[in-house]
Amino acid sequence: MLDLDVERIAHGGVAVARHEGRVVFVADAIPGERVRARVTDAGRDRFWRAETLEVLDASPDRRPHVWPEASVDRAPEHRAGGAEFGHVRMPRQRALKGDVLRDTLARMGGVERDVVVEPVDAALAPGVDAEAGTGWRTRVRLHVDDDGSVGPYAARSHRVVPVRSLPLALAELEAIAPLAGTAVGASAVDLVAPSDAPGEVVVRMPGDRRDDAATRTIVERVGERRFTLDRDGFWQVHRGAAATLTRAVQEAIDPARFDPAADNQDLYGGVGLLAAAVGDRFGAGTRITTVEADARATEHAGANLADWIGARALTDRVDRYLDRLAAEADAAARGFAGATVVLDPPRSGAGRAVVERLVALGPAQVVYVACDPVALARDVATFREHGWELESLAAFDLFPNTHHVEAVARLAAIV
Ligand SMILES: C[S@@+](CC[C@H](N)C(=O)[O-])C[C@H]1O[C@@H](n2cnc3c(N)ncnc32)[C@H](O)[C@@H]1O
Repeated sequence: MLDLDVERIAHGGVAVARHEGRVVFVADAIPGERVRARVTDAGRDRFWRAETLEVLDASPDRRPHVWPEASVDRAPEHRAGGAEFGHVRMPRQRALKGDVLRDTLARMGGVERDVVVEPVDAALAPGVDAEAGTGWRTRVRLHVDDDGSVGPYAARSHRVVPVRSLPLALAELEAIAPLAGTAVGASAVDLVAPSDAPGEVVVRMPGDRRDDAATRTIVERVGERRFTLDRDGFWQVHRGAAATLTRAVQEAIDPARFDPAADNQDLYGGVGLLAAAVGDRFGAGTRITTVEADARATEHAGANLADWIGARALTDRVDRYLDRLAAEADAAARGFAGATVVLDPPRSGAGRAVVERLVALGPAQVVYVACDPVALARDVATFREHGWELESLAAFDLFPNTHHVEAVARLAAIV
């Protein structure tokens, strides 16, 4: 047991304290607090890990946890996972996320920049309680243990904990979640609430193949636009996220650099959400190619963008696609040199190979949508090695009460 003075926040939702000169990453604590903590991992030289057992000197930003089953009042092993900032008032949560983004970009990306993390505009997320940061999840995965008990994993563990509530979920999903039930033999239970249909409980069995569900499609609405996708396919989780990112990408693009006739790209395009954002801002004459590794998602992207002559959807891995473009001698002549590229990779980021292929093709600007500050900072560092600079940065609280944050950055070559 250690009494720790908590100094600052680290990536991943844990805070940093020191004990006899050694860094201790401590969960469920707020910078400025003094907490009594139990060390859970002392196996490394450079740092230890610990969990808060008792708050000795509380931050003014501490509040009762929005999810009682994740509260510090419970023994750490019984705390539900997935709401690691739920004990922090909302403005401070956003400030902590801004600190992580700023520090990570400075340390790994070599860029000094303050960023304000904005809440989702309430008008874009009807029904969400912005004050508490609850009622926003349109997708929830529950896990099933060997006895068939259904629930979230405990924090920092793969052990199912029984809960009676799911406050981060839409109220309609919380109401249908089989929290008191059992699902013997199932591998997981998913809750899905599309924007225009009632929420559903989907019980997954071991060996289920995605294809089995391929015919199950849903519709998501963003403003006037409707996107069809597989019920099991990727879609932004917060009720207001797709509309927030649509607006953020539209605002991040520098219109002075935008050429509607260029070979514009929506890389890691999913079902075409951000390609549509570009087209809706710059008009039906805009050319854009959306590239996505998942063939079913591409099929939907093609259909979702079908009324738009300049849009096309390709199934490919982004690295292979860029290789192919580079091999075509006339790539520049085809307009890539003036292109605007929207890049929305998975959590691991685009990576060095993709960034280097991209800068070699010489687009006019890249709008990078990032759900992980470390991956963003690493990729920004690669862009900078090649003479590019971070021009603008916005950030959004698309995952309230968790440590996750979404950033939208614009990069361009220094001229
Ligand atoms: C963060 S999602 C973004 C999807 C879309 N832009 C949206 O907002 O709905 C990332 C997407 O990249 C796809 N993906 C992952 N790795 C990929 C790769 N190497 N090449 C192409 N697409 C990939 C995933 O299937 C997923 O649809």
